[in-house]
Order: sequence, then C-alpha cells, then structure tokens
Amino acid sequence: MIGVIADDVTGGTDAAAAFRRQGLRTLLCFGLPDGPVAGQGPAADAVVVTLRTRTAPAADAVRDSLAAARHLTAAGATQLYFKYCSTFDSTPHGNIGPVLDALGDLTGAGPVVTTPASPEHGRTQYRGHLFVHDQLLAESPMRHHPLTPMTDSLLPRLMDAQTACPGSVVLGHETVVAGPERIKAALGQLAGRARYVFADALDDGDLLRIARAVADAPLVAGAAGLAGALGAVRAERGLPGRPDGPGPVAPPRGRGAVLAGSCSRRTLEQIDAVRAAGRPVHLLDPLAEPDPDALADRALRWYDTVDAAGALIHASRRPDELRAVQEVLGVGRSARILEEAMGRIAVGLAARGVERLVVAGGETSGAVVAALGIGGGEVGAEAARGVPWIHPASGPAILLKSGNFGDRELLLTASAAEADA
Ligand SMILES: Nc1ncnc2c1ncn2[C@@H]1O[C@H](COP(=O)(O)OP(=O)(O)O)[C@@H](O)[C@H]1O
Ligand SMILES: O=C(O)[C@@H](O)C(=O)COP(=O)(O)O
Repeated sequence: MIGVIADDVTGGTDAAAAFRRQGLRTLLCFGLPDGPVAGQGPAADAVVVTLRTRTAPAADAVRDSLAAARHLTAAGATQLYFKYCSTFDSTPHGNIGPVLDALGDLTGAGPVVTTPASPEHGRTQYRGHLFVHDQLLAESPMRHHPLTPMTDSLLPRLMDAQTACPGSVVLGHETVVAGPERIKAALGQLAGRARYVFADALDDGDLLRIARAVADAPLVAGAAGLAGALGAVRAERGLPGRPDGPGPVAPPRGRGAVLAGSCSRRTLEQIDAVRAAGRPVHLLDPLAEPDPDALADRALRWYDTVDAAGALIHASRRPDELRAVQEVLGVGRSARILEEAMGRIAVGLAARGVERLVVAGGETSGAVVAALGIGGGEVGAEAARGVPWIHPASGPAILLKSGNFGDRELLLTASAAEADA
C-alpha cells in the first residue's frame, strides 16, 4: 500500500483522484483517523491522509506529518508519499523542507526524489524551474496568494531556504528522458551528496519514467502528477485481488451551494460566472464584521431569504481588495476569521438540507471539513481534473476544489439544481 500524507485537504483529494483514475482502491481520511487505518474498510492500495499543515508552524507540521507517517506505516504502507502543492505553496519558514527532513530521517531514505510537475494541471519543471502553464511560478497569479505568495520559481533554492539539509540538486530533463535505469544510476551517484533531487518533468511520460525509477523508494514527494505515475506503476505490477467494482459514484442531484474562500484568479473567474448566471451571491466582509459568528449569522440569514438553489457565499477578493483587508486585520487573523465563518456556514447549510456542498480553496476546505466533522469518504466521480466528489458516510456530498482548478463554469455546474443540470 502507498501511504500519502497531504499537507492540505484539496491536495489530498487531488492525489486520491489520481490514484482512483489508475484503478487503485483508495481510502481518504481527513485528518488522522481515530483508530488504525487498516480495518476501516476494504483493503486499500492507497491511503491518503489529509492534514492542515501547509501554513502551520513548522514544528506542528512535522509533529502531525510524523504521526500520519507512523499511522500509515503501521497500516502496511510500504512507501510514503508527501503530497505538497503543484505550485510549491510555502514560505521560507515553510514546511515542505522540515517535513521532508523528518520523514527522511524516519524512513532512512537516500536522496529523496521529488517534483511538483503535474502536467495535467499545467505545472511543469525544467532545469529546476517551475512553470504554471506558460509562466514561471513567480510571474503567475500565485505571486498574489493570500498566505503563501510565491515570488521565486527555482525549486532547489525554494527548498534550500526551508530544509536543514541544503544542497538540493536538479535531475535534468536529458537524464529523465534517458529512462529509469539512467535515473537510478544518477541517483546512485548522488547518494550521500544530496538530500533532495528535483527531477525535471514536462509530460506524463517523464513522470512515468521517474516513477519507475523510484517505485520502491521508501519516500517520494511531489504533487498529484508523480503520485498518479506511482499509481500507474503499481497498477502495471498488478493490484492484488481487486474486484471489478462499479465506477466512481456520481453526486446526488439535490440542492447545491458554494462556499468560496480562495482568492485565486481562477476562482474569481468562476465566481463571476455564477454571478453572470443570475445566481444569488453573498460576500463575507470581515472589515465590517471581524467576527466569525456575526459573519456566519448574516450569511445564513441572507441564504434563508433568497432562492437558495446554487447560492454562493464567498470571502474571495481581488488582490488589491485582499491587501486592504490584510492591512487592517493582518494576514493570519483575517484568514482565521473567514475560515471559522466558512465552517459555521457549512454546518448551517447542511442543517438546511444542502445535499451538494462545493468549496473553493484548500485552507477553506480544511476548515469546512473540520467543522462538519467529516473523517473521510468515498472518492467519487471527478467534476474536473483532480476535483472528485467525496461521499462521506452521512451529510452532503462535498466537492473540494483547489483554488486554481476547474474550468470557468465549474462552480456553476457543480452546484446546479436538478432542473439546470
Ligand atoms: N477577503 C479576504 N481577506 C483576507 N483573507 C482572505 C480573504 N478571502 C479569503 N481569504 C483567505 O485566503 C486563504 C485562501 O486560501 P485557500 O482557501 O487555501 O485557497 P487556495 O486554494 O486558492 O490556496 C484562506 O485562508 C482564506 O480565509
Ligand atoms: O497540487 C495542487 O495544485 C493541489 O493538489 C493542491 O495542493 C491544492 O491546494 P490549494 O490550491 O490550496 O487548494
């Protein structure tokens, strides 16, 4: 079994969808399960534990990640995969380095191979630089991210600012295209000389070559791209006793609602599409009411007065508006107020009979899942690449959307009432 530690909720669902696509039986746990993972359901080929560590203090992120690693290993994981964001979301005080240092010590891993490349999401790595579609990461809209603005694109430099083991190196594209044996040979030469190896990858073929070279490594890291490639290698090797089960479950067609806390350009476009379609839209304004209870009460009172099908409640703002809020309330405080408010609103919507809850934003999704008390769920059909419906044991089906994912219509279509669908 491959055990995945994801640093946020949408990252975990993205990885879970990648495994599911390869035919792996995939178990998704929001947070550390209370009991042992094994025995919670049918035997799994992949278990994904989602944490909320992306923006947590490094010491907390290390503690939680180690706990998840021990849990997964006890449940039979033969390989650990640390899932971070395909845009390497972190700060110089961030967690990717410290968490990987700790997981490397735990597993005794040699050079840890990693790449955030996820070509299906437009993320590629060349000469160690991370591209988002046609732009370098630091020139992409990610430079305006509310919590982890990315202002550098060179991965070894980003990593070296965080890790206690600097000296990260790039495995160049020419080595990657030469195939798994050449990659293994290069890694052999790097043993003892570099702790982190960023492997260039431009397409899924590159990721598959890398995955074949590290298929038996105790620890690998990256985004959903390399995770899916490792899943493909496992599927090639044969998945023990996998019954031909039904395809992924489709979401119910009952009443939908949207909560958006992402300020990504894509999410702002998706909100515009909902507004343009004439759906009711409500903005949470933390400057007017810097209190989660008051914001949630006002939003739910608004919800009760509108034609609620497909209603959208958002905190999301353009970069200039976001800065204005953060200057008054502070980055951390404004995020906390809004995330708490979103959690309370989600609980209120579930109580009002919403059957499909669409959430935009990773931190926002983490807050919603925690407030709803959802421990996990079945990974269902994908509404967009990397955005699967999740079916918990009870309560609404949920769609947790990374801020950057989905086409412009996604929030509109995913929350559509039966008559509109
Ligand atoms: N108007 C706002 N002012 C301050 N912070 C905001 C505002 N709107 C959203 N945020 C915060 O920005 C963060 C967005 O992160 P996240 O939900 O992970 O989205 P993404 O998936 O785009 O990274 C959240 O913590 C959210 O509460
Ligand atoms: O790798 C990715 O881009 C996503 O899986 C991811 O991590 C999403 O995080 P958010 O952008 O914070 O939703």
